[in-house]
Amino acid sequence: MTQAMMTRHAIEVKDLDLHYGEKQALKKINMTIEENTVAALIGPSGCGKSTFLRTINRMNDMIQGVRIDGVITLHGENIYDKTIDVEVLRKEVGMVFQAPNPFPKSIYDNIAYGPRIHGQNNRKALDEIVEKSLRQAALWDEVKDRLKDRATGLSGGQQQRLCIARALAVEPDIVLMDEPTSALDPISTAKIEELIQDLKQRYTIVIVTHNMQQAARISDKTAFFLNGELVEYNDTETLFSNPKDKRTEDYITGRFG
Ligand SMILES: Nc1ncnc2c1ncn2[C@@H]1O[C@H](COP(=O)(O)OP(=O)(O)OP(=O)(O)O)[C@@H](O)[C@H]1O
Repeated sequence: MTQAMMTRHAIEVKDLDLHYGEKQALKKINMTIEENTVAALIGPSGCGKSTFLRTINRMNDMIQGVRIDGVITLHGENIYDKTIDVEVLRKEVGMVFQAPNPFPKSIYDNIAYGPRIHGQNNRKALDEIVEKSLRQAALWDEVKDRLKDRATGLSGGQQQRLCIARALAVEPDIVLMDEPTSALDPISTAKIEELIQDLKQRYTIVIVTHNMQQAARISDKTAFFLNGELVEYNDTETLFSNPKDKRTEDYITGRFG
């Protein structure tokens, strides 16, 4: 079997256009992201990275005046199909934001929140989910003796790992991360980068980052966006060492952005 036959596409994007009113923020995006890989989205401010990320779990639906054309399929299913239940989609596609945003609840209740909403009320099952999610997010050892403490009392880096654990608790397939380390110190950033590398064994991860070194360190593929266009998408190593497009070269060598 060839490598191409063995890899499965987690996300396929075809001719995706997005308008905010009159303004076109995404132009004919075509991209395929394989399962169990990390894809990094880079590009200057305002180029459409976050907008693109949010199309993958239909977060833009909530914004007034948005028009989306084209197709995004997750495991073969078009998420913009009328029959799609957006709540179910958001369970499959979790999201972690730039600033850690734990709920003003205990560490335990932050993690148990999603599973409870999805109908899990069994105490023992919840205990197991909380432990498993915190372990996967490399936070368990630091918080196991204070699960009843308020999550907002954790450090910023711990809060962000808690938010990752919270996203994992509902067993998504895909985790979207929008600049997850930009509010963190270098040590917390390193921990999250290491964690992302670990998580790709179970999840497909799409991450927006302003930090090109970060993209180079942790991603398998990198997508360079400019003015709503996907200029270049390739293996991370190739994109950074041998960019095909002059605009990519100019960006990664610091000529603009
Ligand atoms: N809710 C919105 N309504 C109208 N225009 C928007 C909205 N959100 C984003 N835009 C516009 O769409 C374009 C893309 O924005 P987006 O936030 O996706 O870029 P980005 O690459 O993520 O930027 P940054 O790196 O600064 O976060 C920008 O011109 C922005 O002004």
